[in-house]
Amino acid sequence: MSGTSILRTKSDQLVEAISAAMGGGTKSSPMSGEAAGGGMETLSRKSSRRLTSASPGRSGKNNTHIRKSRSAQLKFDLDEVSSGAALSRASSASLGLSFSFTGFTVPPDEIADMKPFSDDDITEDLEAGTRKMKIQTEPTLPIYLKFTEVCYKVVLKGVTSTTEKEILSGISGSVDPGEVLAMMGPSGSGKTTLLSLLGGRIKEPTEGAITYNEQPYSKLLKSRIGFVTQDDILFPHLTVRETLTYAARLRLPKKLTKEEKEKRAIDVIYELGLERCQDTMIGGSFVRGVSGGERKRVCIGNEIIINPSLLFLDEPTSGLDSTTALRIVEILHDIAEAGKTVITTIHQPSSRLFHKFDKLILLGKGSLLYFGKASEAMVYFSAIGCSPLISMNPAEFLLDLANGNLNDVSVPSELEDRVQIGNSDRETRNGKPSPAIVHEYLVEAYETRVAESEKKKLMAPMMIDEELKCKVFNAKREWGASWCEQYSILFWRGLKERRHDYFSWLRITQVVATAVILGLLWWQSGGDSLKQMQEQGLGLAIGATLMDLKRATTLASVTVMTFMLAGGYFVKKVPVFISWLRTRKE
Ligand SMILES: Nc1ncnc2c1ncn2[C@@H]1O[C@H](COP(=O)(O)OP(=O)(O)OP(=O)(O)O)[C@@H](O)[C@H]1O
Repeated sequence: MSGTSILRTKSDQLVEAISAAMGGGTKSSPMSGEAAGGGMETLSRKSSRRLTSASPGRSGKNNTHIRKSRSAQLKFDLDEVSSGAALSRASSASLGLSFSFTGFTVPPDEIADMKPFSDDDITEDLEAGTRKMKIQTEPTLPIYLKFTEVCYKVVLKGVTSTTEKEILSGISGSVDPGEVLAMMGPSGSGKTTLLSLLGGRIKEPTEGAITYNEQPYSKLLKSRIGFVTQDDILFPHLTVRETLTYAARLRLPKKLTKEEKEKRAIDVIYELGLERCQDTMIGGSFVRGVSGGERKRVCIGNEIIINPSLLFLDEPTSGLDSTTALRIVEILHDIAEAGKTVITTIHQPSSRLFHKFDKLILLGKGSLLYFGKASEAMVYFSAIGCSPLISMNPAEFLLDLANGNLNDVSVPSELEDRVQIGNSDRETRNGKPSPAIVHEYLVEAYETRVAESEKKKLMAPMMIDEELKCKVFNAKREWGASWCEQYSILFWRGLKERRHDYFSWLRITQVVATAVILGLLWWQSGGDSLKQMQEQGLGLAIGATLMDLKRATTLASVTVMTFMLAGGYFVKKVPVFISWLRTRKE
């Protein structure tokens, strides 16, 4: 039995079954057109969409858990294949038919195709949450993202010399509206750099081109891009609802009223299934708040609130358990279904999660090892002689390959020959090809077998209408609040964030107690004699120390104390100085 067949999961077999039904084969070039694997992905997503839209009406209960069996899914998918209803999400998006995320307004011609959903089909719990609300958003401009031969270098300045470091070399690929592209690779392989380049966060690639509807990046695109960074920046003391409301008030167009913006924030809360924790604080190092998954969803909400055409996410699932990670990826799919182009980096997805991506980029040391349909990645690697020898999560297998690790993986005959001829330390490690050699082989294999044909495809002009191309730059999107409004929103947000600090009982008690003590120190104290004035100066010093009691040990406190004591001394000396001046005058 070959490695590939050992590895094959049930869903893989389904992909192939449907491929056969469609007359396509997974053995075709991984980069070729709309192959069956991709079809399966599209279809299964459509099924889930149906389930989502069917569930509220079906039960009408609050905690409706959406469950579905693989068999039910297959039933739907095969029905769709035979009825030819598998419209690509991208095309529907480009027609502006997708108006919602999970809600997704079903095009009229698909309504007839919908079948009642039977409870017998429910076997697998896919969601523990209650995403049920359909929200309507304005249709977004579909953006086709293409990047060819992208290289990125940085200059490292040393004390005596400057060197160039190549971070990315010759990366090409594309992603359409309605698709989710995942970037995988070992740590340091250049995923974040590529994501930042595509998202316009790094000015320009050193070489190569990145186009959005065949146009280069411009500032006007900023308002159409959402970017969820790896390290989320949220205010720990704001609640989920406050966070999203402030984001809506700051970022949504001026023409919307305050109420409309607030409604949009609430819609996003329901859309992302955050309703149960909407009044919970975000939390941080010292404050307990929402869970990791909820936190990630708030970050996504912060970006989708502006209804972006392109959504970039840097490792949205890191640190989450596989079920929560799956839920996040499902949300990304829902977002893509609404006509958005979604690009995400991912570290170590579970196999269920891996099969959810439409396209995949595998990077190794800044080079492209694979770009194409995620469902065809295994077929490609087995074609170049790398197949897992034991049952393995495809993502784990691909990461092992990208790291140059061939443990439990068949060694391609070409590589074996090379090692036997060379047999130097550089080429072997424990009798196996060394990681450097494996990396070289994979880069070469991609370049010789796929890169050229793929590049040709990317170079060919896209069949998108001129209006869509121009819209990227002509139709300027209105930015959020005016300068004054921004100031006021940020002021109130800052106040809310620090309210626990300002109005804590400790702080209030401290201030009141200090005021009382200071009052007592000066109570009935006159300023007639030198002694009384000295006492006042000393009182001032003690008062200042008390005021700064919380940080009594800090340098600031010591400085304040010193100044106050010096002040006391000065107060004591002033009358002496004045009398000295008088005597001089006389
Ligand atoms: N401005 C820079 N100057 C120097 N080196 C850089 C710079 N930016 C990135 N690098 C290097 O480029 C490589 C790729 O970095 P990048 O953050 O893109 O990797 P990554 O695949 O996202 O890693 P991780 O998965 O750990 O986040 C790393 O070795 C990093 O140190």
